[in-house]
Amino acid sequence: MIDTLPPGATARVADGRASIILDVTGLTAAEADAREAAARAAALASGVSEVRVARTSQRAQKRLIAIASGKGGVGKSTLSANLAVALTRRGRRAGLVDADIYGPSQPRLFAVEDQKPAARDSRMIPVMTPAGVPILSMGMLVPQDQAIAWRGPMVANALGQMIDGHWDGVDPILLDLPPGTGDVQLTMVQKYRPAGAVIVSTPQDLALIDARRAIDLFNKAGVPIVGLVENMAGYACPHCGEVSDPFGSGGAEAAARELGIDFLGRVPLSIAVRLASDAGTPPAAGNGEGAAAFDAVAGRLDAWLAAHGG
Ligand SMILES: Nc1ncnc2c1ncn2[C@@H]1O[C@H](COP(=O)(O)OP(=O)(O)OP(=O)(O)O)[C@@H](O)[C@H]1O
Repeated sequence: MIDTLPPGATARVADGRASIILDVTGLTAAEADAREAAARAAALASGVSEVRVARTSQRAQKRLIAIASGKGGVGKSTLSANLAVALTRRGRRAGLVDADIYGPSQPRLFAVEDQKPAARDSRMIPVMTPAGVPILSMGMLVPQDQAIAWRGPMVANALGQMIDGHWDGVDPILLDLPPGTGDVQLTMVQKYRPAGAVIVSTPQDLALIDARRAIDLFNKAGVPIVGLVENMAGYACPHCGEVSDPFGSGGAEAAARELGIDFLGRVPLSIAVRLASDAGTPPAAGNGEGAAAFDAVAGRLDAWLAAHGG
């Protein structure tokens, strides 16, 4: 019995020998080496005389990037949609799965509310949006007012169907998770093992405490954190464009530093962003307000993806 194995490792001990299987999905070479070293050390500390480690990676299949927040209403769906658009503009074939059972808003954000996915070989074909991002959403599978009453197994089943859809050549698939850090989120994360997670927060201290919970959830599941995005960070005046900071600035950046995770950027609170989102035209698809901020965050995510498998 080995007590302190790192995340992603499972071990079998027989005749004083430990055989460890190590899942290195989404890790850099250095991170995978560090995990292997930790697994070896844990095995040796338990008293075995020999350790064998075999690495596995599910990366060949699909690369999911979870977009998560500790609480609702911080702009997780808005960020997911605009990151997918900005990554597409940068030349990646990004897609999006909307797993937000409490408020599946992606069909509205992408102006495809009246569309239902077709199926081929009993698998769903993602709906192509005018912004060029293929999406599947809980909102396409069930009337919005019913989704919240779904039981856990129904949610897991629907999510599995969306992730198993025809995503041929799409990479990465952003996963817009339901807000919060409860069992639903933990089950989704454990079952579908995203390659990385982006945490969204607003500048208020309270929201950052929630963001810490979201970070804990991914740490527990052994999913690497890509970094923290601060949304509604400062108010962009619709008249002069000047950004003021009613909640102060730099809080999220300092919190990220303290937590040892990267800071991916700030997106200001802007009426233009809300109006464009409500109209189903993601601001990242244009050149107006908000586009540059979303693109800057997408650039950092793009670099992370490049460093973690291309
Ligand atoms: N940077 C921003 N500037 C202005 N409005 C924004 C910004 N980000 C999000 N919003 C608006 O805030 C509201 C909540 O955003 P959104 O639905 O993306 O949040 P969420 O975290 O996904 O919420 P939920 O808890 O419903 O999942 C929406 O009306 C959205 O248009």
